[in-house]
Amino acid sequence: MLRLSKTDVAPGLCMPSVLIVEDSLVVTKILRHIASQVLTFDVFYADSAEAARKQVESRDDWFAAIVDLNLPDAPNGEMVDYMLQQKIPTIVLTGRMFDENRDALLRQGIVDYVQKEGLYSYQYCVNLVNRLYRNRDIKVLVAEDSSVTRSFITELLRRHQFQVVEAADGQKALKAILADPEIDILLTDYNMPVMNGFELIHALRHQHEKVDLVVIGLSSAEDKYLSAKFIKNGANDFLYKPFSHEEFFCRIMHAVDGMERKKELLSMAYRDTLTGIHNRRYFVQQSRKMIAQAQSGNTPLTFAIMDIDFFKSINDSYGHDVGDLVLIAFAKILQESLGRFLIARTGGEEFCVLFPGLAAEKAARLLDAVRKQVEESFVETPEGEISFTFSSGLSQLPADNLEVLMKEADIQLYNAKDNGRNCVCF
Ligand SMILES: Nc1nc2c(ncn2[C@@H]2O[C@H](COP(=O)(O)OP(=O)(O)OP(=O)(O)O)[C@@H](O)[C@H]2O)c(=O)[nH]1
Repeated sequence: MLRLSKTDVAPGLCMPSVLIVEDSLVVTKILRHIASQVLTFDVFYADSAEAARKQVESRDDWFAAIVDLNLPDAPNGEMVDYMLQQKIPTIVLTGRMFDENRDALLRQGIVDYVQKEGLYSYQYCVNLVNRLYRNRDIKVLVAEDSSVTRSFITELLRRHQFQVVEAADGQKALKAILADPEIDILLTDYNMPVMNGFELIHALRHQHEKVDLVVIGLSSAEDKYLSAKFIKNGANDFLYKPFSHEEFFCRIMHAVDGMERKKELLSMAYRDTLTGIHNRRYFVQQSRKMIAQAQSGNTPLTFAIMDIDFFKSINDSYGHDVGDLVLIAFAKILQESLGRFLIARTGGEEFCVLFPGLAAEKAARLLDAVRKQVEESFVETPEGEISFTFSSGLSQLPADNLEVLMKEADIQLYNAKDNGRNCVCF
């Protein structure tokens, strides 16, 4: 489970609060320790129902509560009832869970229950709060023709804070997904009017890699082969109907964790570790697509290569670490001033920008403004403030491909270096 950092929160927004209500000192100590390691929420603690009520009334930014089912002054789950009345998503902690209790609590609308069985169960419980927080950014489409089943699934997903959209048949689901790239997960039934689950997955897999869209097929338990067919037809996973709350969320969480991990790996593969901006691999991949689009639409496109002047002497005079700080500062300026275009660090002190929709004159004006900004700024380093400049060469369409654009821009970069550096040539 990933740790949420303050940077995951939109600027200007504070993390909401989480309340942990537990009377056992030992359990509280364990929860406090885990929470301090994995949560960046403001976490409050209460050791009785009375203290918990006071805490709840004292603020209105509760995101979730972890509540012991049996407290000395609320022995029969009264605190859980209270939290749900306050509309606070509630995770129940309990020593032992009987089937009747479990069914009643899940019907009441708790997020989940966790039995106090050891360190792992406490970690699961605290991590679930993080999971809920991130679920708010995940959109799930439920494609199911039975309105009863659809509503049931939708309610379960909303309880776990997912954004949910619904479709009553495969064709509506297809339309919704193609129109909304934010949809991350599709839960689809097999038997649906107009377009069934397999036809829907086939149509989608032409457009979406599995990492982009996680598909979970819903199969009836009567047809044992349907689940395998779902997987063979492109689904990531399947679920037999009817399912329990626990089964449902285990599958969903498994899918979401896998999706996040893959996205993280992809992001690592496409980012430059030093500066955090995109790397050459990403730049080349995206550029090819953008160049093809510009060629087919007959629209302008400019390619620019930038190279820091006398960078070797910065390294030689101040050391490699200071050179790194200069690279980071340059990437930051590029990101801030040209972030709406495709930017990457493509080599040591070499950066590239692709300007789709811009002819070279316009792109050169933008780059020249960045050149002046860099010329006038200083990088704070342990060796003092350092100034630097860069040179840039541009090329534009028409050109056969990215390689030709790169070659032509490289020639212009040499001209810029020959002309005394700190200039933009095209
Ligand atoms: N600090 C640091 N230096 C790097 C990195 N990658 C490459 N370099 C250095 O960048 C320098 C590039 O130097 P040169 O290609 O000679 O170019 P220059 O000194 O910038 O000279 P001109 O381009 O002609 O203005 C070399 O010394 C590389 O070692 C890096 O990640 N960090």
